[in-house]
Amino acid sequence: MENTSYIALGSNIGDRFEYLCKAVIALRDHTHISVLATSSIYETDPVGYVEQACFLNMVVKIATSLSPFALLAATMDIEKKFGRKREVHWGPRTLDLDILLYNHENIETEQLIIPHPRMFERAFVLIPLFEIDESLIIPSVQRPLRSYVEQLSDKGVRIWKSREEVEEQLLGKGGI
Ligand SMILES: Nc1ncnc2c1ncn2[C@@H]1O[C@H](COP(=O)(O)OP(=O)(O)OP(=O)(O)O)[C@@H](O)[C@H]1O
Ligand SMILES: Nc1nc2c(c(=O)[nH]1)N=C(CO)CN2
Repeated sequence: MENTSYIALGSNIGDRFEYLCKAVIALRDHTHISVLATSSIYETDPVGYVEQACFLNMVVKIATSLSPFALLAATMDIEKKFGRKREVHWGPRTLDLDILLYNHENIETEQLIIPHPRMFERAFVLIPLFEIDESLIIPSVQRPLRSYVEQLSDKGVRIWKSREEVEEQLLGKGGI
């Protein structure tokens, strides 16, 4: 599992916590993925299309032997498996998985863009990412993640479940 990647997860329909748990467990149980760390779970005000319920958001750090495109296929399978519906652009969803970073690669294809092009303006992504890795350098611009986070407002991003509880429940660190 020679590659490192960060994946952002979000849900704002139904049992949001259960969707996130199922997705992290599916990543954890994938033969070619191991989950190295999780952030806290945050409850976040909707961004973009605002006439929708609050999201639960989190970020996970993984090691993987999958290529970026195979990883995208795996994340899309997980979204599909848990009944994701996409009706409104940036609208409500049971489960959304976005690949934020993959090693230091810059990828720009129709199917896949890495770093994820909208991550830099999204506090609901950058705050949990920073929690996992405070010294991360964004490869495309060689700029520290810290400098993006310092410019952000954390308004609308509230801790909903602590990192310790999440790791205990989902990675079995002292838990199940
Ligand atoms: N880094 C990436 N991670 C996940 N999907 C990506 C990425 N780059 C491009 N895509 C493409 O985006 C499509 C998914 O778009 P989707 O409808 O989920 O967007 P969204 O979640 O509504 O909005 P956003 O991408 O702003 O979070 C996928 O089909 C995939 O091919
Ligand atoms: N708070 C929040 N807002 C969003 C989110 C999300 O995950 N959290 N996802 C979106 C499209 O991917 C659009 N808006």
